Amino acid sequence: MSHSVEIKKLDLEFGPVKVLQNLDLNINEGEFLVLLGSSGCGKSTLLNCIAGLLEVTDGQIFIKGNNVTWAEPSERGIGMVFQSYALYPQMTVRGNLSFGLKNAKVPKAEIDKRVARAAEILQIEPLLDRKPGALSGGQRQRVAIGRALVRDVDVFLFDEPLSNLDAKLRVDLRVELKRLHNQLQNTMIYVTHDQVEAMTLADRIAIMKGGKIMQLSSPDEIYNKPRNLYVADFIGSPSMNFLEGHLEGGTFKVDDMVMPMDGYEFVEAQPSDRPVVIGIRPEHVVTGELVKNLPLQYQVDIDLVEPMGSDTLVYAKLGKHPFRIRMDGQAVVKAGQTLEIGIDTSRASLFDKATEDRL
Ligand SMILES: Nc1ncnc2c1ncn2[C@@H]1O[C@H](COP(=O)(O)OP(=O)(O)OP(=O)(O)O)[C@@H](O)[C@H]1O
Repeated sequence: MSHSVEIKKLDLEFGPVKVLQNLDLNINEGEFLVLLGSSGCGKSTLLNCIAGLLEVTDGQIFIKGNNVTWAEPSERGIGMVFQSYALYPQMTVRGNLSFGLKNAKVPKAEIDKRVARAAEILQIEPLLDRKPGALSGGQRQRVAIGRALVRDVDVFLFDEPLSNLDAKLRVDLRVELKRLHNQLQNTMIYVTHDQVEAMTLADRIAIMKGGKIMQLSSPDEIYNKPRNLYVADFIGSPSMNFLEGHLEGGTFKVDDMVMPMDGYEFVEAQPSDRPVVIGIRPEHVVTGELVKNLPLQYQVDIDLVEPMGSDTLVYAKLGKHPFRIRMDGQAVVKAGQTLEIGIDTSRASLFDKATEDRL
């Protein structure tokens, strides 16, 4: 598969602060790649380096095989969409969409054609003669996307484009963005700190921490096989339950509890005793009738119940350890009760306690 964007040994320093360190990343042609991480991890900095808005300290950036490390933003074949829309308030939507093309001396007939096509794709045709002040946030962001669309670029860069929108609009526009990508098949690089956006939009997610990529995988792989404790804790809401214990003779032991690890690849292949952390997602805890299908059952004491409609979150104690369980929305459980649970350990994750890497 050919690479659309290649980043090689990228360093970026702001004075003494190393924000990106020796970062390598290849983005495939037509891929939707999401850069995900908490505030300050360097994801916007990386996007700005690709866009040419920041000068890199060392390393190289290639777009479509061309070394663009020192190229102007306008020469890189990229279109960028920001959280803040960045529209010209005194111009109409049509004016905003055509401005860059006029500057680039594109013939008027061609501009009209591209504006009409972008407006049709984004369903903003009725808004073309309005000014941004007379648009909702979602409509403004569609115009901002349209401005990248008309430029007919190879790569779209998005920096938290949905963050200024209210919750419902965010979901609507997220679905539209996915549809847009399916239709256009352009390479898209998308920065967010929202794991739901990352999981739903991405072909692959790069999870960043401290200027480094902790894991670069499909959403499915990141969710089911997080490479280390950081990724495991970062993805999932509420996050995984972690219990520190020991792997002994193919079972996980914590306090006086034993969990057989049959079906867990690493344990079956090379069981070796060592201190470990087990991670169990709240949605992988088994309750109700199905508990009987598992070899061992455990009792938890329920502290608090959060009914969410579609499901119910139960905050409990397993022995002395806090333990979260996601149950059916119709589950009838109350604080103060005990609950019998089972744990399907083949779906759990084991991490080496010292290295924090997945086993
Ligand atoms: N112009 C600058 N000068 C000095 N340090 C900077 C500058 N811009 C960013 N930084 C620092 O670089 C680090 C990464 O910033 P960056 O904006 O890339 O993070 P981010 O992951 O996008 O976070 P956020 O979601 O908060 O924007 C931060 O520690 C930030 O303080």
